[in-house]
Amino acid sequence: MSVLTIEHVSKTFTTKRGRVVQETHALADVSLSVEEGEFCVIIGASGCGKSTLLRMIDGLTAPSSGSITLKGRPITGPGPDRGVVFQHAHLLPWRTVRKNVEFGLECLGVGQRERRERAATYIDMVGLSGFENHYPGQLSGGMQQRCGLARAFAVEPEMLLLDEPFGALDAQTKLVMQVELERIWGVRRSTAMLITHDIEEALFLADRIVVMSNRPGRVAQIVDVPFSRPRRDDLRSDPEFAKMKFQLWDALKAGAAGHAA
Ligand SMILES: Nc1ncnc2c1ncn2[C@@H]1O[C@H](COP(=O)(O)OP(=O)(O)OP(=O)(O)O)[C@@H](O)[C@H]1O
Repeated sequence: MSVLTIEHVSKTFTTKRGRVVQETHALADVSLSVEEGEFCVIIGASGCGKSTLLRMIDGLTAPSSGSITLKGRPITGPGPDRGVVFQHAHLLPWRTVRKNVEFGLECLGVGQRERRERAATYIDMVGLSGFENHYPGQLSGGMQQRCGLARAFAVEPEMLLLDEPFGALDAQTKLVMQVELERIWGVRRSTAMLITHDIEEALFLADRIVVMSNRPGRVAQIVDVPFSRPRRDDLRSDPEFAKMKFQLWDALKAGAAGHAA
């Protein structure tokens, strides 16, 4: 069953500087559906409209044309049915890890006892047990992203939206966090959409990869990822993984040249 349905979505931004009006066609005629429990990853060159697409699914900006529905409901704004993790964790610096994870639950009016229990479950799941009373400023970048993941997972949303969640981390921490995300996601298999520039990250995490063309972003190619789960680090040295990496690179280059592969 489709959780997310995107139909013929286009987005044009209009900016005015004095009398000069500039139009940027960010996305053109994007149609895509994401199935229940699927991990869908969007890759594409910088500026092809990946973040714009995710922001529309989050309800922060509206399509210029076309429609986006979540379980049949049109998206009209942000809501607790979507949990979002950004490149920077955006934790509240004056709240502890536990209080940050509880934040979304507080907004939903969940009672204190259940908040505590759920926060403890997800803090444990992301490997932050023992750091409940630390403040964000006392955490490493990777730990902050773990906390951001716990906060998003804790509201148990219908869909997880991940906007380059490891883009600001060093290369080594990024690899660790990809394995961790695959493990954490595997516990509940929430429907997820992640955007990234990183082909290897896409292959490691996705059930399906959507390759976008250059701006205006269109769906250039959709690739099914056959690797079984749970996935381990040594998948990266699998010859099939290497082969698919090159195929995706070719698809990205074709997209960059303006041809749908
Ligand atoms: N609020 C806005 N106003 C005007 N133009 C915008 C706005 N947001 C995005 N754009 C333009 O839309 C295009 C797509 O931007 P978007 O951030 O979605 O790309 P992206 O694929 O996520 O890029 P990156 O990978 O570099 O983050 C860009 O040309 C950008 O300048």
